Amino acid sequence: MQMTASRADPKSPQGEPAPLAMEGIGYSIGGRRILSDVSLTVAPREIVCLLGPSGCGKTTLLRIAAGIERQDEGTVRIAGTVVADRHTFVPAEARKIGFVFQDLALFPHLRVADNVLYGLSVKARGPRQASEALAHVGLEGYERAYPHQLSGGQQQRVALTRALLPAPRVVLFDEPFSGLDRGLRDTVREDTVRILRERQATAVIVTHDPEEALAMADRIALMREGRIVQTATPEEIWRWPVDLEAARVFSSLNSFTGRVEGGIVETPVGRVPVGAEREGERLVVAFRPEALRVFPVDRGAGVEATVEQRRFFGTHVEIVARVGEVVLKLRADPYLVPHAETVRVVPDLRQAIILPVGE
Ligand SMILES: Nc1ncnc2c1ncn2[C@@H]1O[C@H](COP(=O)(O)OP(=O)(O)OP(=O)(O)O)[C@@H](O)[C@H]1O
Repeated sequence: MQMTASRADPKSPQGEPAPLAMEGIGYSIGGRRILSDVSLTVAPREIVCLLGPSGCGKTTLLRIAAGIERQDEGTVRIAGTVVADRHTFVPAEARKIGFVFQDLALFPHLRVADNVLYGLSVKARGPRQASEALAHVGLEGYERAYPHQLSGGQQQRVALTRALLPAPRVVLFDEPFSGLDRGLRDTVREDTVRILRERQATAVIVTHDPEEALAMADRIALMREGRIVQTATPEEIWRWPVDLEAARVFSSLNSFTGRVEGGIVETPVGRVPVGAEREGERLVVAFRPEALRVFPVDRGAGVEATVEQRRFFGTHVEIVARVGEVVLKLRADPYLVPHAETVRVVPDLRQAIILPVGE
């Protein structure tokens, strides 16, 4: 089952146009193809994460949406209006888009209130606007402070407040949390999502961190070598990755190949039913580490595995175990898993990832 482009229609059920719709985007630099046929539609109030490894073209796509770069092929629409195609190019400042960059781009010599008001024309500024906007994000009283007097998380909220104040159609984030300590990152992420929801904002967030994408996104657009290979909700993309490489973005895998006989693929961890309609096909059957359950060896079912390594991570243990020649990567609850040289492994068949060979 392929769960791509689940919300391809650029109009929401209420008939609102998509805040951002990109169609068939192609882009090259110096004869090198950076983006090929990229299409992405972001629905009103949706948070979409662009996820992919370094160099896959995420930032370039964001810059094209923003109007900082111009694509060679395809169309960009904002709120239903074409802002970039072969004939039209609306510059960044006229696109009604907000930005939050990795370095936040706060002006160090401006006070917090002036940073927040920076994007607004003088005419649009009200006397208490900065204070009210800052109060919304828990920064009342910080109007006269300078950015360096704030913590990383507070600076983040200032940057977000500035981006949201002109009521942009869509806010674009480029790796906004990568400069933060790990401990702070989770809180700042949660704050950001809460604020975006409260303001009913639409956002596109670039990240190379799969956990971040799973935690924040309504939908994830997974990128690879200048293309979007899958667009789906976090649950869908985790459960039904488009191929093995997409599955491996989110965790390591135990993958086995076999032919369907009698509706079943035999694997080293047991028989996996895949349905009669695939009879005779060669398939890959894969399990994420936690989809292979670990039990004491005296439990009847499952295959017996020899434990080779056991690493404790507080919330879970990671176990490397062997069934004959096959090495398994397991992940389990540290308080339920026996401290033993042999264990029993039982696959959770509901979590099997089943793909054609070669995908
Ligand atoms: N101005 C430029 N000149 C030449 N090559 C460029 C330019 N901008 C981007 N590239 C190349 O385009 C590719 C995509 O870059 P881009 O920054 O969009 O990727 P990314 O997925 O955002 O990666 P990262 O997370 O490292 O920023 C990279 O190979 C990069 O080297």
